[in-house]
Amino acid sequence: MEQLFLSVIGGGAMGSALLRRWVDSGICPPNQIGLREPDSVRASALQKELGIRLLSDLTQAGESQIVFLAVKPQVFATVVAEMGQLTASELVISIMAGIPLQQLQQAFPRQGVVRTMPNTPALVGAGITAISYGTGITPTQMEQVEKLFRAVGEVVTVAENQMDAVTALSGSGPGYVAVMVEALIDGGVRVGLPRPIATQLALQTLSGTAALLQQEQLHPALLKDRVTSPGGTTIAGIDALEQAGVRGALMQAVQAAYERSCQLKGS
Ligand SMILES: NC(=O)C1=CN([C@@H]2O[C@H](COP(=O)(O)OP(=O)(O)OC[C@H]3O[C@@H](n4cnc5c(N)ncnc54)[C@H](OP(=O)(O)O)[C@@H]3O)[C@@H](O)[C@H]2O)C=CC1
Ligand SMILES: O=C(O)[C@@H]1CCC=N1
Repeated sequence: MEQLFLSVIGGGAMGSALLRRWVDSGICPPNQIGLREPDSVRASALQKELGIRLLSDLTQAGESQIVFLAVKPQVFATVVAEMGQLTASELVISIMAGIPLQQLQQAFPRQGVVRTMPNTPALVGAGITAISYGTGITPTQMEQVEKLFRAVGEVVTVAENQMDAVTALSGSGPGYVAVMVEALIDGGVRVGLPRPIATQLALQTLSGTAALLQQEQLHPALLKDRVTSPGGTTIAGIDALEQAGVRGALMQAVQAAYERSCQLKGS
């Protein structure tokens, strides 16, 4: 068998999202991508949809140029044990929350290791991925890693000691935003809007506000000031948000996720 370019370990929510974008964007021919996914129904569906190859066991992963770890941190040790020595691989890329570069390097002493944190908007090419490189990664390998993640959105390089914070903000962030959107939709329904209209209004308000803040490089406080007419509706709404402690709740969400990411070390 011709050497695979990439072996993806774990075809769950994140692994399958990245695989879809890589195949759709033509970043690599699907027959050069292998997937190891124990759920045979999910694995076959992805094979059929994308034309990738299925790996029958984890030892086959070591024959590909790049091994991509998209399993839960809790099964990392089992996966390493099942994989054995990687015979031909040069690079291991992890998207696992909490698992440090040092632990990756210990598990894969002969490979270059890279710790990354993408997020779920990757599925529509609007993700953001933070990358921390282990020692000895060549410029060509860095280019390969960035190319993979640029295919699913923006890329930033961060020091590894910031990775748990990144995980808590942008990795988990889509979950917080989804909760906020759901609440806004329910709020619209509460004041009489049909749910489909409330959904359209909430989503476009969210993406429009994000686009405005980004394109105009506007400080969020200035945008808030622009929307609040004296004695008007917005300041009445913001007063309710402040009384409910929404700012503190969001900061605490990031803090709690950060602490959880730190706890996952050594999984
Ligand atoms: N979801 C997200 O938004 C993000 C997740 N991540 C990280 O991505 C990783 C995966 O998360 P997510 O996709 O949400 O999780 P999922 O549970 O959806 O996917 C993990 C997949 O790995 C499979 N798996 C379990 N054991 C093995 C094994 N021994 N060999 C191969 N595959 C195996 C699971 O199969 P089965 O279900 O049958 O056990 C499952 O399909 C995590 O480490 C997480 O921290 C990073 C950024 C964002
Ligand atoms: O919830 C989690 O643990 C993963 C990591 C970031 C997003 N999802």
